[in-house]
Amino acid sequence: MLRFLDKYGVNCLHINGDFVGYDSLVNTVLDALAADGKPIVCPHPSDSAEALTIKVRYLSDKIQPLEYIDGKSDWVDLRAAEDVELKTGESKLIPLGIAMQLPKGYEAIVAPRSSTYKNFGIRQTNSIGVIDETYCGDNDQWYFPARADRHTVIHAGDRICQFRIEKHQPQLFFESVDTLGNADRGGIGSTGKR
Ligand SMILES: O=c1ccn([C@H]2C[C@H](O)[C@@H](COP(=O)(O)OP(=O)(O)OP(=O)(O)O)O2)c(=O)[nH]1
Repeated sequence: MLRFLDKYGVNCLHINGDFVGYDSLVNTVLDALAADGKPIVCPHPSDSAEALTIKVRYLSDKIQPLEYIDGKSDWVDLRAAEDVELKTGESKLIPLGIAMQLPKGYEAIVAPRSSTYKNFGIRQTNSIGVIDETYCGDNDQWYFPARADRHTVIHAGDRICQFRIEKHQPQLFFESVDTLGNADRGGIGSTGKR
């Protein structure tokens, strides 16, 4: 059987950085046959000019290093850095045990994992976490602001949320006007239910 692998041995559908269409797949299969069945080494995202390095300072030895799992999701899971017990209705900034220097021109967004509420009964009290590029000092630890809907225990190392980085928006100016010059679209819900 022919196997297409990246340099880390992961099955992949990208050859030479491009999506493998039908014709190129045939060529690749022919190449692989010529190579006597040896796996073809494909570029990994970290080889690409698009790949970015983020400096991470770990503030806890109770969490595993951050891991980018390509092919599943490009959000990176984050872990509680200490054991936390919350009674129903209690809230706490849960330390995530990391400080980072984000790449220039980027900010990070933190959101709960989809399974966080099922696993721990906690909600993110700020709904969405925004980590500024300037939040980059050695002790600028990331936190997950949580409120418990039930008694819960979170252990150090538990994956409770996830983050991704996004480019800053362009600089904005605000211009006061008497009219926007557009027809009203209608109030919220004006398109109906179905
Ligand atoms: O879920 C979050 C949200 C923010 N932060 C950190 C990074 C962020 O850069 C900093 C400040 O966040 P933000 O500007 O949203 O909060 P603020 O209430 O306006 O505080 P500040 O006066 O520090 O800007 O707190 C977290 O660790 N977790």
